Amino acid sequence: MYPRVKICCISSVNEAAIAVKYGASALGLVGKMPSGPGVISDTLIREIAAGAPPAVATFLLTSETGAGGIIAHHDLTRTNTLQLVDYPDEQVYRELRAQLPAIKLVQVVHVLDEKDIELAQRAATYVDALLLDSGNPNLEIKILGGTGNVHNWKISRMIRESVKLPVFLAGGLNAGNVRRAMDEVGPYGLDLCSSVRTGGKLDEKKLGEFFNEIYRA
Ligand SMILES: O=C(O)c1ccccc1NCC(=O)[C@H](O)[C@H](O)COP(=O)(O)O
Repeated sequence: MYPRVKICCISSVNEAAIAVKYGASALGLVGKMPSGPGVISDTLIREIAAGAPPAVATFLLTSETGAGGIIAHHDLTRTNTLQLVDYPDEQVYRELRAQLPAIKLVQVVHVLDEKDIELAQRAATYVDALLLDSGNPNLEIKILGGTGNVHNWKISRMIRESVKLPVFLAGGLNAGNVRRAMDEVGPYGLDLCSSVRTGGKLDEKKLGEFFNEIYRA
């Protein structure tokens, strides 16, 4: 089965249409973050999410960690999926399920070392999918995604094998490494931002090359 592809850091209605045209089944819409290149306003996130065609998932990336903050952020943007890029307490997942029962929850795990396997397994009991990325939430100014860096795929593979829910792989994916990523990790989905952009804008040539790599025989 081919992996689903989520194109992240979408910055306009036009970029959303281009990503869908090339085969994206999910759009990543980055809300306020402590750092990173892909942040857009909540008003624009709401506009892009409202205009996405049926069967295309819209992910709000939120750095909020409290239930109230996450729900308020979702209320402003109205996506069908929440991507939690920082680590909330376990009680927060329960509150999100109770308050937003129709919204899919995706927990990002920043793969730094083998301790993250246990962290991923714990989060997996509460959410609909995991997304394994290359940020670092332990820094004074947190890095929560959009790094363009690959992490240790051996650990990602171990996480993928140890949980039952869909796992997206992110972090430095590009046309040159995506086939190896698919072989080595076996993810349900792929998520990318930096490698399909030129000067910050979505680049159709790079997007085409990336999708061609996935679908080539
Ligand atoms: O791009 C950002 O500004 C950003 C900031 C904080 C969290 C996530 C962010 N980007 C979105 C993503 O989740 C990326 O698709 C993911 O990190 C992979 O990015 P890349 O390594 O550049 O392909």
